[in-house]
Amino acid sequence: MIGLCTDHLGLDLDRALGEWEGALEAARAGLLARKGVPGSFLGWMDLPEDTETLRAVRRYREGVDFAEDLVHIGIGGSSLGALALEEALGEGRVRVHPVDHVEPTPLKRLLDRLDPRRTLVHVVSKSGTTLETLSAFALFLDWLKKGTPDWRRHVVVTTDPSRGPLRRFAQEEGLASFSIPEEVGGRYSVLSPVGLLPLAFSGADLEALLSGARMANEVARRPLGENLPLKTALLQHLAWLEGRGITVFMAYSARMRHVPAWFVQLHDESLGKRDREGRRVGTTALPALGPQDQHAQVQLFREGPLDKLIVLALPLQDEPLVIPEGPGLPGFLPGRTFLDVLQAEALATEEALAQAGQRVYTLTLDRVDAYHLGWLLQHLMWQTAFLGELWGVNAFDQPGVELGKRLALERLEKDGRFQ
Ligand SMILES: O=P(O)(O)OC[C@H]1O[C@H](O)[C@H](O)[C@@H](O)[C@@H]1O
Repeated sequence: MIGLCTDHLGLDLDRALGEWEGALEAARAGLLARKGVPGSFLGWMDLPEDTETLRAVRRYREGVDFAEDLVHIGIGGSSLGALALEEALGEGRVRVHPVDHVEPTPLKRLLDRLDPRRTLVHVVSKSGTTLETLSAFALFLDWLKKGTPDWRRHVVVTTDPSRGPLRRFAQEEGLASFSIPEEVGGRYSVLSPVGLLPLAFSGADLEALLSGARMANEVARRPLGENLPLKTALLQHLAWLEGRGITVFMAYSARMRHVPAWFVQLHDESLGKRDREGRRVGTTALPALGPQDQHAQVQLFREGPLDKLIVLALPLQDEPLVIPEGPGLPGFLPGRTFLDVLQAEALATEEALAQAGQRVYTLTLDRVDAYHLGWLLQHLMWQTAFLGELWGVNAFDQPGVELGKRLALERLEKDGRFQ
């Protein structure tokens, strides 16, 4: 299960829940009242129930016998979730290579390294118009056409169900394709084929992933006292009210190393907005890793500004692995396990940061597996959606990213070079 540890939080959560019960219930009611309303972008709530799409993805996977490598071309919500789950859950049966950039050298190195006859290219774009994605796709398409007799078998498209240039291209060329449902926004799409398809090739337990996400859906509908996303949304909200403008997501798991980056997009792009009165709202999500950042950012967290809510994500169980007697090394904890070290460091960090005066709590996962990651990611989507209601913002659009795109295209239409 996913648990909440508030031993070092520094405030009485039960009392706060009582004080904020009305606002939290109103937030939940307001959100659910829009369920099913076109344009509400709440379709992410249904993805864990969509076993038909899961079956279609698996049928497609079973029909592809040539792939040793899968190039996943996409950016933002079309990449970050897939990358996070692939790092944590992928079994490497097919090597997955994310392309979420436009840097020439790594692109050329990847093209040189892969065999087009053994490569599947998964191009993902909800809009079908993203400059970085279409540029990289053109590059890999050209590579496939030159390197395989049947390039169409080596491309699979995930995009809007009916609209956009990528959907038209897939239809015109008769390509295999999947859909990001109309009512699912990019940063909420990880449990759609955006994430399911690469995971099907690398060998993750997709049923467990969706089962965990269904559990998050069930918890989100529970009464307040048992409602994890309403509780954590309240903790994020109270931190904002205290003037803590930074929310740190610190994963104590190497397999979860890309989950913080996925959370950063989810939180910042959903909540960094103008509210109904035009006020600028939002806290800044900061990615961190444990124990790595005990040797880096923790210095700032301990002695820098007390402007942070710090959330640790910690697995409770893992495979047994004992620290052996070191050959002549100073007393290196013989007999303790690596999990003992991981948990001691996480709990020590939580205590040290609380002593400094930061707000700190821990989300515990029984273990890092498909079920718990499905639960965690869906939980964080619920937390974000509830916060959008509390802060009076639309957590499902992203008008702020459009200007940069327009300016980039204007430059490229001129000469593009950095001046
Ligand atoms: O999936 P796409 O339409 O290619 O969009 C990819 C990303 O770029 C957009 O500009 C938004 O910032 C993101 O929310 C989105 O995930």
